[in-house]
Amino acid sequence: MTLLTSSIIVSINELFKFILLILTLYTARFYFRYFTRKNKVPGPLPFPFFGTMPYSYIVGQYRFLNYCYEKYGTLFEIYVGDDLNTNREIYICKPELLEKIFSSSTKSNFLLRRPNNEGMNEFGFGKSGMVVNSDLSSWRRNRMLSVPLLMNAGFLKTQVHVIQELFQEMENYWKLLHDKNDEKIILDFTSWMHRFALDVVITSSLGRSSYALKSFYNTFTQSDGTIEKNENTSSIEYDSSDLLIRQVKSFFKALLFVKHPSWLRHTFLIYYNNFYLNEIKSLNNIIENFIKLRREEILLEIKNGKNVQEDRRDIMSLFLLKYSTITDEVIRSNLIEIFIGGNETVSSSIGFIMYYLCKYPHVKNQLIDEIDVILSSNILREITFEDIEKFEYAEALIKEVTRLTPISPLIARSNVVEDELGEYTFEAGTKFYAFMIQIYKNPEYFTNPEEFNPDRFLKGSEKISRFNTLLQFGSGLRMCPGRQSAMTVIKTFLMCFFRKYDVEFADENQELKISFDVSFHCGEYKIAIKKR
Ligand code: HEM
Repeated sequence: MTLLTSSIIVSINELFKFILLILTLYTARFYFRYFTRKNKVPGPLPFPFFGTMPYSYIVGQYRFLNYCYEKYGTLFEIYVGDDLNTNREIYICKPELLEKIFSSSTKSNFLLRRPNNEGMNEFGFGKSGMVVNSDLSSWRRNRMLSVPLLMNAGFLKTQVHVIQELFQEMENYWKLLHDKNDEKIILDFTSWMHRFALDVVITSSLGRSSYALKSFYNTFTQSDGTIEKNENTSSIEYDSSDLLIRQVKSFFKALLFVKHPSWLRHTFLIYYNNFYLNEIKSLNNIIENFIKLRREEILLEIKNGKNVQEDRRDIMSLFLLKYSTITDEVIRSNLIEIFIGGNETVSSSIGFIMYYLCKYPHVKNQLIDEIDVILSSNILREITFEDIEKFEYAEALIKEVTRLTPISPLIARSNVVEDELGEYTFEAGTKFYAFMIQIYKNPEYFTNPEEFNPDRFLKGSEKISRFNTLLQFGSGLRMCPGRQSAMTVIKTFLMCFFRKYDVEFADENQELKISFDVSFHCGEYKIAIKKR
């Protein structure tokens, strides 16, 4: 061995020892800080650098959280990295402890959903729209602009009408895809619902179709002409619709992506970082162009003496008509969040509901009976908003399905200044999660919680008296602004469907497939429908 090689080996050895020493010191310092931290909330032991993330990677995030609840009880902590302040997450599974974080006081310290981070600013989320807006003054202004429009009776009535039209369109495609002599039509239900919800949300917010149903139908068409393409749409409209659909999905994914630290996004994840940035830029431009065009159209209509207040009931037009001085950028940021808020949430909700109805035919029959009573003499007449308001069993059904398979099993909050919760004091910027599904499954709050029983939510039934035991749409000042719209969409869909059709699983052993990121998503399953 030459002198040079042996000295290289010695230096590698030295370097290795040095790295080991640094790692040992770092680890010792990390555990010293961990064991001497001020508020020792119970939770699994974190690792240096990775916090408790390795456990989630091994067993899956949702299973890991359930395990923590079983082991550490109704208040526990985990770490999504090794910074003991910014990477700490507190999980709460006790309604009493939620009162403070869901307070409706404008002076509450818990008005943030997530503390601000570099990613949110880089993607332009941190100070716009509502969902992750951490600038409280612009969030407040956006809520004050959006909530009156989303709760507006005229808008909700228009939605009832829009859903009936879209349902009819979807029904026509179903018929075209099946032989007239088929007694039963087999459908890939969740895929259809995804497209349906997208058409609903784009039509209701932009006043124009996204052709999501139509382009989905066209994927089934055959070159031999046995199933004909629906050609009533130009290819330019199709292309822009496909682009819009893709970009809305990318926007939703980017909201989750920004939680990655800046160094990771700009190195290993640089491809995704740039892809999402471009998608968002392009989506922003498309929506701002729509707004400009609509502004011009409305001005022209007013000039021609048209009653625009009556004719235009989509959210974009309502923004332009009601608030003439706000900028296109503000309208755009709110509109995009309405697509995001109302798309996957609604399609998965309907997916879960239909699953339970196929599984529990006596509940389905009770729902059908209520529809028959409400529509009484003419089952096929136009459904009105007043019909939807009377649909009480559907309301109980939606709540019970939410209790067992909530779209939002976790609801997030963060504090702007240091504050106390239970016996602990938490630094500003701590992340809290109401782990709602554990409350929903707890016999202390719901009798026989494992039982599927919508009747528990009917007036005069079981007392669900405690505060914060069912938070389908969240609570407090950040509560979902689209809740009335969502209930109107789901109830109108159920009425449109069950006044005409009966349903069962295509495969009687069908399991419910659920995936989880921050929400629960309904997996694919097939149903068989036939005329009632
Ligand atoms: C079944 C359907 C839906 C469910 C289960 C749902 C659920 C939720 C939940 C749990 C939150 C968090 C509330 C909180 O932190 O307290 C939320 C927020 C939000 N939702 Fe929904 N939602 C649905 C439909 C919609 C629709 C249709 C829209 C729009 C039209 C919408 C727009 C939003 C927005 C913008 C926020 C953020 C509000 C803020 O931070 O101030 N959601 N939703």
